[in-house]
Amino acid sequence: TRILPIAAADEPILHQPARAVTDLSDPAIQRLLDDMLATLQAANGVGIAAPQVFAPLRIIIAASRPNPRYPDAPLMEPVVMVNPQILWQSAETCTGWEGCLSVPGLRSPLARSARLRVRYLTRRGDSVEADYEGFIARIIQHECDHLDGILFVERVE
Ligand SMILES: O=C(O)C[C@@H](Cc1ccccc1)C(=O)SCC(=O)c1ccccc1
Ligand SMILES: [Zn+2]
Repeated sequence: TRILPIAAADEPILHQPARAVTDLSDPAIQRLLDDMLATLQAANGVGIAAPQVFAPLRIIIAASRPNPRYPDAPLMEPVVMVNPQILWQSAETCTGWEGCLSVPGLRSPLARSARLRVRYLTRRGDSVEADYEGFIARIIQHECDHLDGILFVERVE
């Protein structure tokens, strides 16, 4: 398992759409998932998307944990989502602080849908549909934006 370099905001890979994963049994994909998790933890983040470690693939990890800005953030087992699709998101939004491992030192309040329903593949290839709300929903929206080449700073009013 390796800690991977994280792309800075000016890297082209962060501004282009990522490709769907077609072969989850590929050992290189399984290794990438392990490396993303190690990189996320080393960076002390609450989420990461494959393009941030220079892999143009539709893979995200959400790993909410209580932190100074979100003392009441849920502590969750990191969830790996392959080819995530947001099936529904609430018109109702909530505003909260966001940061980005690719934009170090910058934090900004941002409005996101308060609730969403996501369909994704687990790292074992099982299809899952799940509902999220609050900070975890925020993280998932932030990470899914990375898969479409969108940085949170582009959404700040
Ligand atoms: O760049 C990333 O995708 C990681 C990013 C995820 C994220 C944080 C906050 C809101 C939405 C998505 C980070 O983990 S930034 C660093 C961090 O740990 C943090 C920043 C602000 C609030 C809470 C945590
Ligand atoms: Zn980010």
